[in-house]
Amino acid sequence: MVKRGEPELVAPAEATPTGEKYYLSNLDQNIAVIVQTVYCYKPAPAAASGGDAVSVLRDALARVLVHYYPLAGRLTISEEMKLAVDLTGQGAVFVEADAGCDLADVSDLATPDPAALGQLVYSVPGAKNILEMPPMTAQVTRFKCGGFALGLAMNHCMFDGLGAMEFVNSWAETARGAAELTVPPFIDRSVLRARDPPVISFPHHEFEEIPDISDTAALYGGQELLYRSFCFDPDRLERVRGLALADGGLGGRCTTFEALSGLVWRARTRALGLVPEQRTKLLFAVDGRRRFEPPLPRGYFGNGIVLTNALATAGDLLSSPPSHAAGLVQDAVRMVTDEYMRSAVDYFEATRARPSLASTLLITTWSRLAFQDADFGWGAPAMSGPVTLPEKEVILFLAHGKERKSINVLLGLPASAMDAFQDLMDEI
Ligand SMILES: COc1cc(/C=C/C(=O)SCCNC(=O)CCNC(=O)[C@H](O)C(C)(C)COP(=O)(O)OP(=O)(O)OC[C@H]2O[C@@H](n3cnc4c(N)ncnc43)[C@H](O)[C@@H]2OP(=O)(O)O)ccc1O
Repeated sequence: MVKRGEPELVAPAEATPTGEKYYLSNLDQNIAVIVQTVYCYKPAPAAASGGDAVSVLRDALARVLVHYYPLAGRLTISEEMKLAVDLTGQGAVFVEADAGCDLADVSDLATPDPAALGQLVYSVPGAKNILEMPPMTAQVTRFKCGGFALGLAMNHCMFDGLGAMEFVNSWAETARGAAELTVPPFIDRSVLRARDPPVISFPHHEFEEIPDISDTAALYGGQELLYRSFCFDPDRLERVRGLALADGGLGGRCTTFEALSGLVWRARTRALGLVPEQRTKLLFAVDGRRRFEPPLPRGYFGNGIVLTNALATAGDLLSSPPSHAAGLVQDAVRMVTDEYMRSAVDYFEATRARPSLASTLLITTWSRLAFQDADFGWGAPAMSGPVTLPEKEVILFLAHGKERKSINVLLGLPASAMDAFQDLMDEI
């Protein structure tokens, strides 16, 4: 239904540093995957600038790239054999497109339909690896009703969720006519260089390959993978927290994240029918910006997140009360200190290992990312979110509702396991 124009390159509107290599830290190396997101805008009178969405967004992109100039370069491999950016100044890839339908026909982003939403995001045809893909592409699609969608494909090695939102919202305020950015990017990532020599002071189980003794591979291989999202409104979230606190094991203290993560870790373990001896790993990203000593500078452009982990056998998780799983999550959050994060940076330096998703659940929290601030002059997006889940082991926590006080838990499971997971959620 979507007809794309020819892709064009949008270069920074003014001269920016070129001809050098831009350093990416070890925290950027770990997660070099393309993240696709879509922002949908209802028909509205033209923005204050009077232009159409395509030209307003294209012009503003050129201006914001003056600040975010590494996004106009291309990924390369440095002499240290790490990902870096070649500051070519070529520009971000920008595509305009027209959809043969109304915005109302776009499926609810709470449970994304990757095939349909994928048409709203541009991927470089034939690119075989991330070195052949630009750090970012943007597609602006006009709908027949007058609304439009912005589809972004951005490499996670350039920024994490918070950094990505700061970029998108800087772009949006530039489109609205702001002369200066509220949060200018802090470009220099060398504050996160590894120590010399590297010091590994934690076991870093995030890299451990756990054998699949429950043979979930057969389950995944034999059944259709279903995606569903489960909405937890504030009352339901309070019930989840109540369950985690019920036996007093957590001393009356537990955040919503800890309780909800514990709940879904247990429920997924049960739904997949893991054998009691199966070791299972929970991974999740923690924002390290304020945990580093000193804290990362305001507007830090790159990945300031670190993966932390909790380990348990399926039997241990399921035979213990909910407070146990929530407590393991709590311990994993508390483990993330400056020393833990420096140790993770050094671990990559020494081993070049990437986290393993074997027998793992990876929870990634987008619920506090400021998608709603992406106002390019046509108001807040009516809908926004991911195009797909990157891996079958990933569960996303997304903000939901007008006041963003509810959390949508989005996941994929084999059909029979999804039914079992649904039954467990219905009990809450
Ligand atoms: C590349 O292009 C992209 C990329 C992306 C996305 C990429 C990613 O996914 S990167 C990962 C993104 N996620 C994070 O960075 C996680 C950030 N969150 C944390 O680090 C959390 O601390 C936590 C580790 C998840 C744990 O959370 P929690 O246990 O809730 O503890 P606290 O957050 O410290 O909260 C405790 C308590 O404080 C209150 N509170 C704190 N902050 C807020 C806030 N901002 N608003 C409201 N309230 C807050 C709150 O009361 C908390 O207690 P509750 O129990 O009431 O929750 C995407 C797109 C691209 O293009």
